[in-house]
Amino acid sequence: NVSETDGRTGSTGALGVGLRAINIHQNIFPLIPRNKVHRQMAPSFLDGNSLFNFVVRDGNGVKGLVDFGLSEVPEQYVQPPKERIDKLNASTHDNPPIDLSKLDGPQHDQIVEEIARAAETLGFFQVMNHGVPVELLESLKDAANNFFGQPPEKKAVYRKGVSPSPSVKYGTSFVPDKEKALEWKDYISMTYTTDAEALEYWPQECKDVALEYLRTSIKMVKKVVEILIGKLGVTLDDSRIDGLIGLKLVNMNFYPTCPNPELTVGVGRHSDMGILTVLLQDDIGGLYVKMEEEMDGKRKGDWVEIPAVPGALVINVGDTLEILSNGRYKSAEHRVRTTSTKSRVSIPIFAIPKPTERIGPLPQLVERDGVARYREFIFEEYMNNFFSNAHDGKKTVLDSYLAGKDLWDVAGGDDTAAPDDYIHLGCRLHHGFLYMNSISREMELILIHEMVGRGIPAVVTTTSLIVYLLSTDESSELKKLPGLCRGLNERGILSVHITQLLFSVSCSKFHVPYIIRFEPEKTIRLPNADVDFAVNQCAINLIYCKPSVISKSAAAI
Ligand SMILES: O=C(O)CCC(=O)C(=O)O
Ligand SMILES: [Fe+2]
Repeated sequence: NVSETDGRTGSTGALGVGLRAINIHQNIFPLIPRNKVHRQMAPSFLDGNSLFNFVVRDGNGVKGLVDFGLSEVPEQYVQPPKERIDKLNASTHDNPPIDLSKLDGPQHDQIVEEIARAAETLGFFQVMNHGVPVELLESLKDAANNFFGQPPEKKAVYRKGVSPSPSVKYGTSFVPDKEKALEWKDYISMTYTTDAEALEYWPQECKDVALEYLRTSIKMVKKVVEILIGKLGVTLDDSRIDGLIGLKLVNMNFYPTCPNPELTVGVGRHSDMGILTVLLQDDIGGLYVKMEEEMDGKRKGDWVEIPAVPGALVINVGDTLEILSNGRYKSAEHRVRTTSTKSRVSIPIFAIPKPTERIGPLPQLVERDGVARYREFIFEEYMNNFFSNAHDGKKTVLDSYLAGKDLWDVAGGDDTAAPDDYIHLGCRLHHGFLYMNSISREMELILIHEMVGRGIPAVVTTTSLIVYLLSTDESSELKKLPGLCRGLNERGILSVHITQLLFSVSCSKFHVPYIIRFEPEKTIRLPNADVDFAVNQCAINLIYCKPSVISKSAAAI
């Protein structure tokens, strides 16, 4: 009996159909047409595929499902226990909104301090007097409700692939094809290119207000970004800031009422990918944030709810800002619950970098902190990763950009860890990196020669590792790392264990541009004009490096 095994209540549906008659293992669930319009189009959901087609492919969304008078959530929406939200056990983050109008008065410094403090701790805060007129906030919520209140066929014209413009996309859940459990949410996403494009293609119901929201809030976003970057002791010129917030998306999220809120999520655990997110939520509440550190008597890892405050906007730090700040500002994990009583809307604006922006910890901070906590990348790569993974917390994307993580994955010898278009034979430039596999002996010699010639520290990995360093400065830095240095000779060759290498990559300020993995059981010699050292039983299998340091070799391929 499902009501006893997975916590469903056993309550009856809108027209009195009890769930005891349902066998969810055959993917059958009760649908009761609620109104005549929908009754005519009532599909027969006999298996998971037709549910998926109805909700996702045909664009009916969760709203379409709910309009049939669902008395229990379909199996596809039931989250595993660890993802369900225990609202009774979460407290509210009741810090009052920060008054941005005070930035123009004598309390300027104090407000700057409050903003930076919030970004460093929870990564979320609310603001008032933000420059977005309060009446506009009301109109936005109305517009969102109007848009989602339309019949499915009106919304479905904006589905991916059929939408009149790639800048507008209506959908449901996040990446339904890849999710183990679907999110209880429909959305429309509008990417800003120009006013003219927006006025032509964005949905009639929301384009004017969405554009005005964007116009007014982006000024505030820029101000907050400048404050946060300023607090890091770094000045970025205007064009760099504009590049960092150069792409803007306005989303409207609709979370229909849910018969089993305790089993579902509106949005699963994730962090936002950009610089800052501005979020307007209605009065329902349900946005939860995971604490990155202990604060106000709450423990690290606890979830706190960001309460609905009339007239306020929520601001949160995104992954890119965490990376730029070398980890000082927190891009916190957050998620949204559903409710059985009322639908909810939220309207986020995502300020994200232009796809061509090079992102990495700001050099001044790396210098100061003595460590680059994240590796560099071109933003487009990050964005593609973000949109191709189901929400699975922060580790889904951000953590894979921790310094050394890429090296670990690739050096770990697992080809599946390489980017999608990594190829097996030959090499290929991909977002600033050169990926190679099964290179020729000639190539390997060129590479090593190149490293030697340029005095670049190289990492040669074997089952027992050899780190080969040419610059004395760098090897002396490495020597300071506790437990790392064993058998370093005067030429800077040292042998380390793989866990220590990881340590060195993520904890030292080195940027290690090369990883060469050796396959055990084969033989190779590493040539160098002065130093010849042999690694027994090895052959080069994989090389991972930046093209900027290897242009000559690349040309030689
Ligand atoms: O609806 C909300 O409160 C948050 C939505 C969200 O986190 C997102 O769209 O990224
Ligand atoms: Fe989010």
